[in-house]
Amino acid sequence: MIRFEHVTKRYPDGTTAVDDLSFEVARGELVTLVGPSGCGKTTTMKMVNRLIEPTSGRISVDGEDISGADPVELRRRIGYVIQQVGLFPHKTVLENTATVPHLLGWKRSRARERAAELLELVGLDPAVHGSRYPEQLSGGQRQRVGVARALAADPPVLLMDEPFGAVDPVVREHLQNEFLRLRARLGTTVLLVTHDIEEAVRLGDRIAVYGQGRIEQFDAPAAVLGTPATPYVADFVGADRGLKRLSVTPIEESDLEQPPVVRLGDTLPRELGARWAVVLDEAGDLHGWISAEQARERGTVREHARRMDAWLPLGSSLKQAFSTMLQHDAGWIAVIDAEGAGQFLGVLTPARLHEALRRSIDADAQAIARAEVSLESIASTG
Ligand SMILES: Nc1ncnc2c1ncn2[C@@H]1O[C@H](COP(=O)(O)OP(=O)(O)OP(=O)(O)O)[C@@H](O)[C@H]1O
Repeated sequence: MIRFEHVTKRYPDGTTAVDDLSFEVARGELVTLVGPSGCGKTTTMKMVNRLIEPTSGRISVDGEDISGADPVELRRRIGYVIQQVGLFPHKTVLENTATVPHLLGWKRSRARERAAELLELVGLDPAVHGSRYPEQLSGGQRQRVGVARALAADPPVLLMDEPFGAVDPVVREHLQNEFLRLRARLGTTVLLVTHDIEEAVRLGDRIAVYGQGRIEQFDAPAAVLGTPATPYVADFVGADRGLKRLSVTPIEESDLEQPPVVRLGDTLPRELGARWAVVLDEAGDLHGWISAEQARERGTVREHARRMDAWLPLGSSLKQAFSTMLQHDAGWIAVIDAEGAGQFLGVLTPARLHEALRRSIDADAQAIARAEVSLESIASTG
């Protein structure tokens, strides 16, 4: 979808910002560009919408060499989100969001309808926030509007330069999660610049790790963490890359334990056969839990059950699981169906979390061994 072929950018003062760069972002893929300040990430990104022209090489979007495209027309097809969101201060949130549809000549009512829909998708209520001006929003809300505005005309390609940079870490993680959900729905091809390896790993299908003007490794997050291609990459991803792996390993159903289960309407069972049991409501949805001591009391489960604070949908990362356990001082967390219904699936314990982490590391080691074998066979037949 986005293709760089031997692209070099040299600025008039002689700085080579990008040096003979070749890579490709597949349709629907999210690629993160990560690296230290000044390594050429922003230059790379701005060449895609022709805010910067390459010195040599070729860039194509959806098969079309963009050097022949009209830059203004090109930018309408490519969404662009930057850290200092760049909202128009004198326009309302709704008008800001409808900017590109307007430019594309959509009817006013359709553009506003679409803008309202997008605001809702990024978690803002158009009835409440739509008529406000940017200065009346928090930093996190402004960034949401930036994302909504970039997506309003349904661009096939989205460029994002440190889009979640200006907010605190908690809001940031929240925005990242929302963005991942949104993107899964829209299927947009995304190129995202960040200097934060954690963000690169969390969001990217693949990551391009930059050295000075060059890509040192272009790979899936688990591969970058598991087998850094060069000492530079190893240094950049850091000594705690085992910990970072927690954020790229999802909870799977086979990781879960099945504890005893009681229903809200049941009378107390007296013996649980375990230290605690999970409590489900009549529909099978998670309600809470009950301890072995409580189960020996008289009465119904409903009277003694405690609400559950620590739960996550299947597919959440091991890091989220770990941090939820810490946050709620919980020895285990319940895992529910990710697809809306919210059915209880089982619980994740610290021991199972550790096993899941091992599984992830072993799977990578095997994949790498397989890749080496197939490379050898190519070499020997070639
Ligand atoms: N207009 C310019 N003229 C000369 N040099 C420039 C210009 N713009 C950028 N550079 C240089 O090109 C190199 C790459 O800059 P670029 O902005 O692409 O880096 P970056 O990786 O995005 O950095 P950051 O994370 O700090 O934004 C840097 O050395 C920078 O100083």
